Amino acid sequence: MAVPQSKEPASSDPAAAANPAPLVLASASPRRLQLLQQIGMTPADIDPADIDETPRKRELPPAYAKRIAAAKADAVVARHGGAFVLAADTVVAVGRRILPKPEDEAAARACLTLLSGRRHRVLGAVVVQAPDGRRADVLVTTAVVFKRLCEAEIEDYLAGGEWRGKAGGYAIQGRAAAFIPRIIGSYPNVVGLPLVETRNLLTGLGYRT
Ligand SMILES: Cc1cn([C@H]2C[C@H](O)[C@@H](COP(=O)(O)OP(=O)(O)OP(=O)(O)O)O2)c(=O)[nH]c1=O
Repeated sequence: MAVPQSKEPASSDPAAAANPAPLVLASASPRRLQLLQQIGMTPADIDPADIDETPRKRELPPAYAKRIAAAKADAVVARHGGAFVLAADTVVAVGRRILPKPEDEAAARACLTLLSGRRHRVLGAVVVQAPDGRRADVLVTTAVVFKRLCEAEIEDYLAGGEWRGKAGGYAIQGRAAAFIPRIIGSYPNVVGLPLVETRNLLTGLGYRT
């Protein structure tokens, strides 16, 4: 899927400026595209990875997040020689437990009931592969505090449908913001991409807009 570009290349190297290596976002998440656009790193192309995201038995959240982000990158790099490929995974974890992206209201209700009145972690794993095959990755953790939710608040939230497609069954960028008195760490990491670290990965590997 081609993405409209809003900026001309701004490299000081004339060769690179004429033909900078493009960025491919290996993600179907509209949030990740918006976050990259927000920092002026709009991808030239979007090519979501379709992989099995089932956690392994006893797999811990950090290892899981890193493994899935790497698998998403692996699935897409072969189709984009000469490009930077960026893949990511967002995991909601309570202790050693990995919360699902709920498939139905019952699963989302179970997530919200577990998150109610406690602190959890959102782990964002990001992988970038450069055109020359070099790879860099990062794992960023944000602590998120949920207020205690009453049954009516949970049912109301479920009826709004914002839980669909979201790790842990909520979206901090939507109505669930009213459930979260504070976070410790990166906000965009919770939404889908830690922006400071993502930009560092890309520029560190030589990506230029
Ligand atoms: C916790 C939380 C997650 N999310 C989203 C970010 C991710 O899109 C999603 C987690 O699932 P991911 O598997 O990380 O991403 P995805 O399935 O949406 O897209 P792809 O695998 O193609 O990259 O949950 C929010 O939008 N807000 C939140 O507050």
